[in-house]
Amino acid sequence: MYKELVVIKVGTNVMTNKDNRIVRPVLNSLVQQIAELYERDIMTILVSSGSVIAGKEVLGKAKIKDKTQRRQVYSAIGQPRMMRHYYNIFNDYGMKCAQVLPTKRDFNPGVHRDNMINCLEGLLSEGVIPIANEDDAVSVSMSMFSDNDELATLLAQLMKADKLILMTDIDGLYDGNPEKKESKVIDKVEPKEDLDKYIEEGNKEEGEGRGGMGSKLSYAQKAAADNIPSYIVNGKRENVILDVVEGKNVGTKVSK
Ligand SMILES: Nc1ncnc2c1ncn2[C@@H]1O[C@H](COP(=O)(O)OP(=O)(O)O)[C@@H](O)[C@H]1O
Ligand SMILES: N[C@@H](CCC(=O)OP(=O)(O)O)C(=O)O
Repeated sequence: MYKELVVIKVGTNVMTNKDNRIVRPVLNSLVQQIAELYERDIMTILVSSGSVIAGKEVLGKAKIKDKTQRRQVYSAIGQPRMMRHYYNIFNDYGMKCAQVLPTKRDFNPGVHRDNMINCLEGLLSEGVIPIANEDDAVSVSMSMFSDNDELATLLAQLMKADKLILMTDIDGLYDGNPEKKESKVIDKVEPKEDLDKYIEEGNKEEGEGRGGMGSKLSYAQKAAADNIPSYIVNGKRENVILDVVEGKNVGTKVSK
């Protein structure tokens, strides 16, 4: 058995370049760190966005007019493409991974929730890394998570994880517009602190992810209130996961 469980979420922005192409070395570095944790008996549940952007890589500009249907189609095409990357990279490290695609409804008390716990526990006990993403192909309106930061938080709570690491494309939560020189990363946040004033409005294109720093912070605070220390970190920074696990001062730590 393992001695610690971490939930790591990787956002679309982390794994893509400015042309919205998936950058395989980024996924490689992520898996390499998960493999290093595995050697230390620390298991990971990986929550990975990126299916929509991976679908766009394949299909290009779709003819479908309806935005929801377009997202379903992009994701249905992109999810296996993304999993092929992960499957191959985990295999290079002599590891196994598996796909879990929940919808928000699956977290309601009942048989789906129990089944999900059962499956995740089974995978972890076999040393297999579960890779979760929202089931975008069927998950529309009522059954949707607000974004994968919510999915990662719900999984961390469901599986009583020891840590939640939300990886994005910026060094953490800044105390002002991150573009401005005078803004600094806030290194420690309490679960109840109101920091909305620091959040800048985003302008994301289709497929570039749904979250935003506001949602990331509020979900990290929810997990922290539930005694799961949470970290908002730059996923493009070398060894960032190992640094968090080793207690180094990186990104924004959200905890009691
Ligand atoms: N105060 C802030 N500190 C840091 N980033 C912020 C802040 N306000 C807005 N942002 C924006 O939030 C973005 C990260 O959120 P998001 O794009 O949703 O990431 P992801 O796709 O990884 O989930 C940053 O790139 C930054 O532009
Ligand atoms: N489920 C979607 C991503 C949704 C999402 O939350 O994206 P992000 O804000 O980049 O983490 C996908 O796989 O493309």
